[in-house]
Amino acid sequence: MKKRIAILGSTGSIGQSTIDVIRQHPDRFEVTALAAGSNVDDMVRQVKEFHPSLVSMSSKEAAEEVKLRVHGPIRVVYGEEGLGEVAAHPDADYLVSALVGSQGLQPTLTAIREKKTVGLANKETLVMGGAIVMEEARKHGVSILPIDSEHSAIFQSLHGENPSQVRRLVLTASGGAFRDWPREKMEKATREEALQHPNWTMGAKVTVDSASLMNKGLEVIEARWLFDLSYDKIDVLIHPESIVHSLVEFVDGAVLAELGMPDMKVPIQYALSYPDRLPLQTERLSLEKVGTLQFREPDLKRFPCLKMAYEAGRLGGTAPTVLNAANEVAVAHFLEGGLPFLTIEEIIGEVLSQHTPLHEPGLEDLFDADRWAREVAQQCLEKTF
Ligand SMILES: NC(=O)C1=CN([C@@H]2O[C@H](COP(=O)(O)OP(=O)(O)OC[C@H]3O[C@@H](n4cnc5c(N)ncnc54)[C@H](OP(=O)(O)O)[C@@H]3O)[C@@H](O)[C@H]2O)C=CC1
Ligand SMILES: CC(=O)[C@@H](O)[C@H](O)COP(=O)(O)O
Ligand SMILES: [Mn+2]
Repeated sequence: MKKRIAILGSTGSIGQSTIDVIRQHPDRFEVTALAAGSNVDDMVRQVKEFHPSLVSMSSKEAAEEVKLRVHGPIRVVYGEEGLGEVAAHPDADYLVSALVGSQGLQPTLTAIREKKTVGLANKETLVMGGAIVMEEARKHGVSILPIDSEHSAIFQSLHGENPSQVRRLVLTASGGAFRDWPREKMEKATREEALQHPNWTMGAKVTVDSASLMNKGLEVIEARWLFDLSYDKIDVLIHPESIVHSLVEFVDGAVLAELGMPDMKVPIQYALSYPDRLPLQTERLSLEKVGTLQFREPDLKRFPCLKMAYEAGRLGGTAPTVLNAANEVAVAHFLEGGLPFLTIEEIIGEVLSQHTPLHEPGLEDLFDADRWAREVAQQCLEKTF
């Protein structure tokens, strides 16, 4: 039987790669619902190719435009409610969660409560609400399969292993666009420079997060929840080639890793086909061509965002939610232009310093903390400029 898939963020970088994987396996996968923001042209193309029965766009105007341009039995909805409908669609048994940012949390929880298997790209879901999301998944007997490349590598390395025999995880980081830049040069970094990721082509927000190493910080928190390990057992190594996608060290000293060319179709397909592996058209790894693989410790002085993420993770409660919200506000301003790159870390540090974390927060507490952090981040921006 075909797996019936709903995709949140189908027009984005992960969404389009998911569509590419599905296109390669029409006998295994079927698209039944799609959600995106404002990219009407790509959505119309996807609808004409895959004929989902439900589509959601971020605004009423975008939804009306899609409706005008497609034919056949399709319902077109919009907004937060629309995202919820796609996540809960009765014709889907699998949700690919690939929106960018905190807006991914609520619809991902909706899918879990409707007992859909979740392929998770939206790391902000676990950064904001890891404890609640994992508990809901356990309660409803739902699997959350990682799409993020590092977490997929760890998941693959853990296959058939006893999780209690893990000594530590090592997340690899490319180092981002400013890997070898001194702080004085980073101070003047432009938007275009931050968007030059050395190895991966991704959406703008995650690319800027890679440049500040906040992406790795968010991934450390994501790993803490996905693999139920303490922060003392999650390390980060800079690996400029992005060939070793992450590693697991076991108690006996054995280290297992997953390697490959940087192509998100590989972890996406594994999350869709798990526990099977399917053929995939992708560039093959040739270690003799790569030649040398380098590894080194991250420099937390040049990249304090990674340090702040560990600290917020260890504080727990609402602290990671606040870290995430402050980062989203600051990165959005950097991308709009006008905010110096290094001010991103200043804003996050300032917002965190004003926050007293609430322990064991409920979902509404998380949304309150998210709102509060955005307001304080905005005030910091207004004070600075
Ligand atoms: N890209 C990658 O290789 C990787 C990404 N990730 C994670 O996956 C997630 C997605 O990243 P990525 O694909 O790069 O991001 P993109 O920016 O490329 O895509 C984001 C998607 O979300 C949609 N969207 C944005 N705002 C709204 C809204 N208000 N309502 C509905 N849809 C909305 C966009 O729609 P539209 O374009 O139509 O406006 C788009 O489809 C992030 O959490 C990222 O950290 C993890 C590992 C790798
Ligand atoms: C492809 C992927 O998973 C991204 O999240 C990636 O991790 C970004 O690269 P770095 O954060 O290692 O620069
Ligand atoms: Mn990643």
